[in-house]
Order: sequence, then C-alpha cells, then structure tokens
Amino acid sequence: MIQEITVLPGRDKTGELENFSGITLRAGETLSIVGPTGSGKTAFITDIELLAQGDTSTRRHVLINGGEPPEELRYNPAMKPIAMITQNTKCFTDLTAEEFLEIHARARKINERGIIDKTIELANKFTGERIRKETKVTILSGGQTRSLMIADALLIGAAPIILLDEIENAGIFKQEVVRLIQNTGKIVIFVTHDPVIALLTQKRVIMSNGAVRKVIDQNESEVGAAQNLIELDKRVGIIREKIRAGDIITKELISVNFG
Ligand SMILES: Nc1ncnc2c1ncn2[C@@H]1O[C@H](COP(=O)(O)OP(=O)(O)OP(=O)(O)O)[C@@H](O)[C@H]1O
Repeated sequence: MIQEITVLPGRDKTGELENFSGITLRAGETLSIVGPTGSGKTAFITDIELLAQGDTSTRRHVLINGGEPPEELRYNPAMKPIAMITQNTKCFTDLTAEEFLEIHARARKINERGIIDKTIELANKFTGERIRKETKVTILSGGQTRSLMIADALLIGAAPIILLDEIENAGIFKQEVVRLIQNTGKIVIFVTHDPVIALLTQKRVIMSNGAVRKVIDQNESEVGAAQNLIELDKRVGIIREKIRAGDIITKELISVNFG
C-alpha cells in the first residue's frame, strides 16, 4: 500500500546539488510542476515514473513510504504504481470506449455497477468533445483519448500515482477536474503551463536549469485569487468557443475589468 512518495534532491544541469530538502506527497495530494521550456519539468516526473535511484540524468532518488522501492515496483509492469499520461498518449486497440473500459474493469475485478458509464461521464467532464460509448478508441481525438485515459486511471486503474504531462491543451481541464481528482485518494502530479491548475494544486514546484528552485505550499489568498482567474478563464473559454463556431468577436466581449 502506497501512502507517500518522496523525491530527494539530485543535481542540476551543471552538476550542482539541488537546493531543496525533499518533497513528500501523501495519498490524495496534488502537485504541479511549473517552469520555462527546457527547465526540467518532464525530467522531474520521469524520475518519478522510473522511481529513480540516482540512475537518471538528474541523479535524484525517489522513495516510496520513506524507503527505497522494492525492485518489483520498478521493473514489473504489473506492479508499477504509476500511470503517466502525456500529450502523445495513444491507445491502439480495435475496441469501443465501452469495451475497452469493461475489459480493464474486469481485469481489475471491479464489479461496481455503472462504473463504465461513470468513467465515460468523468472523461466527458475533461473534454469539450463528448465521447460516446460506442466510438472506437482509435478514432477518438487526441483530447478525447487523454480524457478517457485519465478517467480510466482515476476510477478503474490501480495506480495510486498519476502523472499528467501538459495535458491541459486537451480541452476543458480545469478547476472541476482538479477538484474531482482531489477526492480520489490518488497522488496526482501535473506538469503544466496553466495558471489555474498551478494555483489549484496543494503544492507547486518551480523548476529552472534542471533543478527544483522553489517549493510553494498553496495558501488561502492564492486560492481566492484562483477563483478570479477561473472567472477570467471561463470568459476566455467562451471567446474560444465563439471563434470556433465562426462568430465575430466584439470589443465588449473581450473587455475585462482587472480592478
Ligand atoms: N538535472 C538535470 N541534469 C541533466 N539534464 C537534465 C536535467 N534536467 C533536465 N535535463 C535535460 O534537459 C532537457 C530539457 O528538460 P525537460 O524536457 O525535462 O524540460 P521541460 O521543462 O519539460 O521542457 P518543456 O516545457 O519544453 O517540455 C532534457 O534533455 C533533459 O533530459
């Protein structure tokens, strides 16, 4: 049973020791990783995916429940406690969305009634383009595929740790999603450029030059600020939808009061 995961410092791109004391995440906690392009965000979550033991380019160590993870957690795919979903996650099978989820649920011996509908419903909260049960997974769009994989990882998958690498461009993946994720008891880590996601996670890590530069705990005033940002974000969303629908955008629609 995985209660917590800890990332211990390694070295930055120039070989200097990283200046943080270790980051521990407990079941149910969320973390975002932010920083400029090339700053080492993906390398950070890849260390987690690999349960690095000083054997990656960053030389970090990752602990499970405070200790070195057993070999089988690292090398046996069936035991792997981590699901990683990226922009490139694809699903190659000739099954429909429903059949795909059914097979996974059966393999995991989940008999909960309505679990398939619930998972598709959740996926549809993540994406603007609705997924239908009878659609073949191979013809889902990129955004729909990621949404389905995330919902599957949250409700059907066994992995207690979920890594999401810049998946926000998939469509609507915002406050609702972070809130839903916080109720699943999973550790969820986002690599993100999205300020709403960054402000809604309980911790955020700021990267530069391949190193963790700062670890910030969420605070009340930021959560308040995030609410304003969400409003703003919704307006941008409406404008985006209007542009997609071929509407003409007026000045009034865009004017925003920042006061
Ligand atoms: N601590 C490190 N030591 C050595 N190399 C590193 C370190 N951290 C990252 N790198 C390397 O630097 C390059 C850029 O890192 P990475 O892809 O993680 O950046 P990123 O922040 O995810 O960028 P983007 O936002 O463009 O996706 C990669 O080749 C990675 O292997």
